[in-house]
Amino acid sequence: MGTVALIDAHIDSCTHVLTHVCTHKYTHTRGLLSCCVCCWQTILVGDSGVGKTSLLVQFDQGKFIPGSFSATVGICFTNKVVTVDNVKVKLQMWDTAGQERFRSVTHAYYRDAHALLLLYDITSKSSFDNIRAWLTEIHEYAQRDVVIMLLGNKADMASERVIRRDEGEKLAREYSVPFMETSAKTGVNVDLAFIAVAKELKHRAVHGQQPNEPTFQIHEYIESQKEKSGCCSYF
Ligand SMILES: Nc1nc2c(ncn2[C@@H]2O[C@H](COP(=O)(O)OP(=O)(O)OP(=O)(O)O)[C@@H](O)[C@H]2O)c(=O)[nH]1
Repeated sequence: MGTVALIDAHIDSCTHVLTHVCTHKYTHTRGLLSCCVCCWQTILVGDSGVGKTSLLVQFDQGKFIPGSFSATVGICFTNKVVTVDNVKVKLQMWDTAGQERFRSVTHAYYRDAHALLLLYDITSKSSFDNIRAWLTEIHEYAQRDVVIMLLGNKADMASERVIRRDEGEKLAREYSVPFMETSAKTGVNVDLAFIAVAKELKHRAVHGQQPNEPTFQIHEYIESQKEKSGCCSYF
C-alpha cells in the first residue's frame, strides 16, 4: 500500500479523529469574548518513539497505555476544550508520525499550526541530537510567530537517562524556546505543557486588542508551575 493510501486507511480508523472541526482560527479572534471558544492548532513533532501519541493520550484521557509500540501512520487529531483564565479555548492537537517516510505529509500541516510541541526522549541521544534538524524544518515550514515548546519526555525512566536535564535547558535557551521534562507515563508536566501553550495563544489573541495588558511570560509561567525536583520526583 502506498503512503497516501496508508494514511487514508489510518484516518478512517483513527479513534482520535473527531467529527467536529472548529472553524474559529486564532487569526480570526479579534473580538474574543470570555465565552468564546477559539480553536488553536497544536502539532506534536519529534522522532518516532519519543512518546508523542502517549503524551497526547495522557493529556486527553489521563491514561497511559503501556505495551507494544505501534508507530503513528501519517497524522491524526484530537480536540480538547480547556479553560484558560475563564476563557474556553479549543485545542486541536495533531499527532504526527515521527518516521521519515511521512515527513512530507506532516510538513503540509506546519503552516497552519499555532503551536508546536517538539519532543525528544531523555533515554535516546539520537532523538535529542535530531532536535536541531526538527527546529530547522519548523523554521522552514511553520509560521514565523508559531509558539514552540521543547519537551524531554520519558522523565520517569531515570535509570536509562542519557540526556541530562541541563542539556535540554541549554538547547532550549539557545533557541529561546520554553522547556520542560515530561512523562506521558506518570503524567508529570503533561497538562502544564498544553495549558502553557493555550495561555500563551490566548494571551496573544487578547493582547492584540488590549495593548495595556501586561505581557504573559510563558517561560516564567512554566518555571513557577513546573513539578520541581525533590526526593520523590524524577528530575
Ligand atoms: N516509560 C515511558 N514510556 C513511554 C513514555 N512515552 C511513551 N512511552 C513509550 O514509548 C513508546 C513509543 O511511544 P509513542 O507515543 O507511540 O511514540 P510516538 O512518538 O508517537 O511514535 P511515532 O508514532 O512513531 O512517531 C511506547 O512503547 C510508549 O509506551 C513515557 O513518558 N515513559
